[in-house]
Amino acid sequence: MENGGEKISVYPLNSYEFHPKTKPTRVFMFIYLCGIIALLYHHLTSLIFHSDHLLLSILLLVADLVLSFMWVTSQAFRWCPIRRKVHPENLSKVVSEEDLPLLDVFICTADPYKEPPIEVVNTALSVLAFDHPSHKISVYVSDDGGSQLTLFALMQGAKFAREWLPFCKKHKLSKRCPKVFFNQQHDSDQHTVSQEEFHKMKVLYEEMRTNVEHVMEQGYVHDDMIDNEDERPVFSKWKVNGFTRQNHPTVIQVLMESLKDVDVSGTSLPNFIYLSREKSKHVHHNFKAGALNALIRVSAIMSSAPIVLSLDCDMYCNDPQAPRLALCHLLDPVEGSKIAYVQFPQRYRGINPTDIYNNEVTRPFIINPEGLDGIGTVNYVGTGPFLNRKAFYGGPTQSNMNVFPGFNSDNGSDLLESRKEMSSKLVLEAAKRVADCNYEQGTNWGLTLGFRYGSMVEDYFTGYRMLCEGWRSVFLNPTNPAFLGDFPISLNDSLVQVKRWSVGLIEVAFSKYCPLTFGTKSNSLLMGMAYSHYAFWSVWAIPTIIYGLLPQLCLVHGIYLFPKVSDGWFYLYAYLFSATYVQDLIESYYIYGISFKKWWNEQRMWLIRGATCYSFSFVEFTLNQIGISSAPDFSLTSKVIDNEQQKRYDREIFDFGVESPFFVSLSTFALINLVSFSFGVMKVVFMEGILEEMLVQLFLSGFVLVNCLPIYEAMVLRKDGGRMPTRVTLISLLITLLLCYGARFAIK
Ligand SMILES: O=c1ccn([C@@H]2O[C@H](COP(=O)(O)OP(=O)(O)O[C@H]3O[C@H](CO)[C@@H](O)[C@H](O)[C@H]3O)[C@@H](O)[C@H]2O)c(=O)[nH]1
Ligand SMILES: [Mn+2]
Repeated sequence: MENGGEKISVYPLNSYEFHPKTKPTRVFMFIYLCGIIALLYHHLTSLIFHSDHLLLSILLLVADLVLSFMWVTSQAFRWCPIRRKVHPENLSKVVSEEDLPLLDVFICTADPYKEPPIEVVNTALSVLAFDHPSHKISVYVSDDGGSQLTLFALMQGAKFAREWLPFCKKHKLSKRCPKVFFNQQHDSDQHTVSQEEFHKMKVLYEEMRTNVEHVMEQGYVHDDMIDNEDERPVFSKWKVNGFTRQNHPTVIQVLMESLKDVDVSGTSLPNFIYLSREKSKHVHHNFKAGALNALIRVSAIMSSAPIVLSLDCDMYCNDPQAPRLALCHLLDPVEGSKIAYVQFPQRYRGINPTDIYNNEVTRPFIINPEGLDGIGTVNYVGTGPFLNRKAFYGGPTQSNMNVFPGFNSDNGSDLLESRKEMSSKLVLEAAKRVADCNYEQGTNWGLTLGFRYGSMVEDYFTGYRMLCEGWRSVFLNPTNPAFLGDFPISLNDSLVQVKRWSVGLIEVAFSKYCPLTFGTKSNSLLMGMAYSHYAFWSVWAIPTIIYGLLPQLCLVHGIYLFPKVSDGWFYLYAYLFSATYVQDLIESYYIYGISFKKWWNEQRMWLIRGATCYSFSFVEFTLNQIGISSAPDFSLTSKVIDNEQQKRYDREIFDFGVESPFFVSLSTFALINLVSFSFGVMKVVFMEGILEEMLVQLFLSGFVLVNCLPIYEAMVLRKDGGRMPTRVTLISLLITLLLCYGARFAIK
């Protein structure tokens, strides 16, 4: 790789390199663009001069226009990708241990039954044990589920932390999420810990886990389970009539306080705070963005760290050095003050070898960010960014930032004084006030302050708006993942998740902040292109539906839409199709080491999403806009593992199993292509000379058919719980017959 960014400093904290193949990529870009222009010219001439089937030609033109738009906007990712390196070994030469900044960590959870509290505790413990001065860390857990079960689990976690944190530090453990540490089979960590110590700690962990699970089974915290008298009054809040997850006052509980609490070795513990913001049925709570804004304000009062890490409850820290890696950018003497966030990618533990559902979302999560990094505009992916707190309050050049905007305290100076003592009455009252559900009314929270409201993908939207204000962002993807998370292990859950993201992205696309215009104007053309590519993500549905159904239905009825093999234009189609696939494969394989099978599964998932969640998100968004359906809801991804599903997932078997509308759509696609391919093959066998004319259509049906093999198998051959439900198969069969028959009238 070329060296592009070695800093002229004796102790550089970071450096970067350009990708090796940027120049050939740009040449290819130019050639491919010529191909697209030629194709559009071909479309127009055939439309004007010899279109027998006007409607069909228009639809194909629309599909190609969308594909061209997506291709053009995606070139922003390929323009000048870079790869970063950090040099944490130099950090101590730039800043002393005592001068390392304070760090606030936000962990969000929203439902104890979908997000098991013991997992939240594990995540919290993994960050409490960061390799960062303990007294400089404050971990806040936001509980939108308003659940005593989660609070109880965290209290148990706080007790365990007194033993666990010194244990991690004494043995310099590399895995500090207890669950992972105790589960790992062969790891260097285990050699540094004596058997006796290992078992002693494991017993303590199991005790905590059993307590938490016991309370989960009961569904509430029984008095017997509370062993500390100070904790009893907190749980009485849940006994008040009318306390539900949608309707309750703010609950703040300081679980560990640095000034007062020490671990078993006598070292100060980090701060550890539970927060469940006030909820009322009459005030919209803005999902995760609302929870994070409450956390920003509460933490501003309690600890006010200049650096904030935001994590989903299932994303544990896999490398205790993570804050130091991020600080290599945030403390950079030249660039540091311009950076809004350093984003680590979302990576996952336990993905099956060929990632059948493309949960790693390789392109948007791993490949594209390197391209965005080259233009200084890495997107924020919700979990795993270290943020500069100032970025929540305005652009990088704005001075005199007030971290308590709209917060008028009569005794502001007293508050500042007593802030050092988190559990003081004054601090707690002030913190409660800013977590009130009416607090934001009449303020700019959600508009220009904090996490921005109005999109289901608050992460993408907020990061984008920060970049438009002039901030920069950085992508760090160390070989040893800094954070690892959970992911949906059934196809339906995975599609539901992507549908939520797609709805959120369209919300941005059709707002006044559309990246095409607003992004280009506020940042740069390349940024506008890249962010539009995401905002309009779900338009993939249009070419998928048109190319996945139209040529097939036409083939059945003997209408041939594409140039014959003997026609020169045929080669243009062949080139455009194969070149883009081959380029994608080469990039994935050579630059990112993605195996062929994994790549194949990824491209299959793009087709599946096109036929399901992208189309559905479009419909959902439109219905909502015209007032037919209610505003989209944040359908939380379940993190509870079903053993049968897990077994199928590990064996790389597709999981259908539920009667989901997604599967009706998907099966219909599969069946139409099967019918069309069979018709095509029969025609080739019985009608001479026809192959030349219908080769493109036959190829398209065959291509979809090969992609759909697991679907046919799930419909006919499988008997397990993950098979395609019979009702889904029957409904799709019916729709297929209707479409095949009805198409006859529509397309002739
Ligand atoms: O009302 C809500 C809804 C969700 N959450 C939390 O948001 C996080 C993400 O929810 P999840 O169901 O896991 O969604 P994912 O699709 O896996 O999350 C991805 O996409 C989200 C945007 O849709 C981002 O917020 C996340 O950071 C990103 O990991 C979880 O920690 C939830 O507890 C809340 O705090 N309050
Ligand atoms: Mn998640």
